[in-house]
Amino acid sequence: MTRAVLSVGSNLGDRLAHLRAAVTLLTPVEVSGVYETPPWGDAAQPSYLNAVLIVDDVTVTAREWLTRAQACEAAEGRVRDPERRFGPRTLDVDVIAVRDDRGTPVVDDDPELTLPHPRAHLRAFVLLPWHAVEPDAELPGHGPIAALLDTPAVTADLAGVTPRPDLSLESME
Ligand SMILES: Nc1ncnc2c1ncn2[C@@H]1O[C@H](COP(=O)(O)OP(=O)(O)OP(=O)(O)O)[C@@H](O)[C@H]1O
Ligand SMILES: Nc1nc2c(c(=O)[nH]1)N=C(CO)CN2
Repeated sequence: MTRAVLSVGSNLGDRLAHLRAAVTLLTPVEVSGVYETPPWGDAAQPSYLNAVLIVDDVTVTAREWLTRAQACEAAEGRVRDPERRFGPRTLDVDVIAVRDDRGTPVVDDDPELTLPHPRAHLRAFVLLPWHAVEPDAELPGHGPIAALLDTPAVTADLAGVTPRPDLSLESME
């Protein structure tokens, strides 16, 4: 496997520090800007900071990207609340899409790692940052992300997704 699109989000504690920790641990080849986003799926929680990371490593399988994503969440003290599926968290790292070394999308309905991510096509907080770094990208099975940004479920949320140019995940060393 080579290239994966990862979504990072945080709405507890020092949100920017949690996202920066993910960048340090995952060493992405591309990093989007940071966006302030309203909570999706469970409204009674603080707003999130979200971004998208592109990671690229020929030695890493899709499953290993998930393991690395979950290691980042654990390192930042994420605690899962079984009562709140989409509840608040210090750090969320989701594997959105993976392509193998020939550019073929990985498609899998395994509940442990479903690819592409089953809710990515509905999430403005994923699609807008992704579009900023890869405007021609496609979400396997759903088509160009530019077109997904025009679908009713996503456009309804776009107005609330605000760029935060005052916050950056790049050039931290
Ligand atoms: N593409 C994926 N990326 C991340 N986790 C996934 C993926 N597909 C399946 N999972 C599984 O989903 C489980 C729950 O993950 P998590 O608690 O991070 O979900 P969530 O972030 O609350 O919600 P969502 O999956 O809608 O973003 C994980 O244990 C993981 O094995
Ligand atoms: N705005 C926003 N909302 C969410 C997020 C997130 O990263 N950003 N993550 C969730 C669980 O995956 C649930 N809801």
